[in-house]
Amino acid sequence: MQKTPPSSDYHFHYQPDPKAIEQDSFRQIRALTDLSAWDLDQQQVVMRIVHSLGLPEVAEQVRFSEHATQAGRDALAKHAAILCDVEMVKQGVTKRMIEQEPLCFLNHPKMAELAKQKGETRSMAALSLWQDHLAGSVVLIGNAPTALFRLLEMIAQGAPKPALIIGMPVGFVGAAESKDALWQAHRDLGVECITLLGRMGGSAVTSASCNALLRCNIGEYY
Ligand SMILES: C/C1=C2N=C(/C=C3N=C(/C(C)=C4\N[C@@](C)([C@@H]5N=C1[C@](C)(CCC(=O)O)[C@H]5CC(=O)O)[C@@](C)(CC(=O)O)[C@@H]4CCC(=O)O)[C@@](C)(CC(=O)O)[C@@H]\3CCC(=O)O)C(C)(C)[C@@H]/2CCC(=O)O
Repeated sequence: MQKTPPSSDYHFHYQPDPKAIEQDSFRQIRALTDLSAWDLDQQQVVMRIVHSLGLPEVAEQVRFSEHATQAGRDALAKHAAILCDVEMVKQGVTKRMIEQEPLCFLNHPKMAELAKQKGETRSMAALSLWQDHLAGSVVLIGNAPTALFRLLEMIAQGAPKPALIIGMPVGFVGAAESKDALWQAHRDLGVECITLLGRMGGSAVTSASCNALLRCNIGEYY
């Protein structure tokens, strides 16, 4: 029979102060990450990505189009629509720094049926409701490669351009390919983007990248 340990064994020394935790995190990230290739705002985004993944080496995989951070900051300052592929990304955007709820149509009542009829993922079907919101928006795609591919197809077919696409889907099927396509499209289609090449990505890094730009806008730099 397993013996219950005395409660005195369960007394740990850890940092309970949220500000101190964050400051120590960013001190360690600066010490462990080569940020020399990036300007001040880009560094904030890269550090938030490293922070969310706990992986300094990931910095090498980050790509910014030439005016990405400024375009994102300007759009966010004007309270542009924030369009998200999945609810997890939407939930990750820091609400105290935005004035209107980000948009995600994945759970729209018609979406499951529409996706079934078309034989496609709900994530990509949801983009049928993005058209009216796209112009000047900030797009966050952190999970679904099919949503990123569909977005690029829509823009190539003449849909309005977002101010910035933060495209960081994660996984093994289509994730790396969709981000390569985004990186190519920033030149071909003239879109501003931030991406993380390869398989890594996810909802948390994507919303964290947006949060980094929101923080730059209110002067919160690490
Ligand atoms: C292929 C998909 C992958 N999903 C991954 C990882 C995670 N997904 C989570 C959850 C809860 C959701 N994923 C969906 C978006 C769902 N995932 C897919 C799809 C099948 C297709 C997307 C695509 O290829 O473009 C997609 C379903 C769809 O029809 O679009 C989700 C909608 C599924 C659902 O609940 O119906 C749902 C999104 C919920 C939301 O709105 O937030 C995970 C939390 C999985 C889990 O529960 O363990 C996780 C989160 C990762 C993250 O950081 O975002 C992968 C790995 C990206 C995978 C890609 C392909 C692969 O390599 O297997």
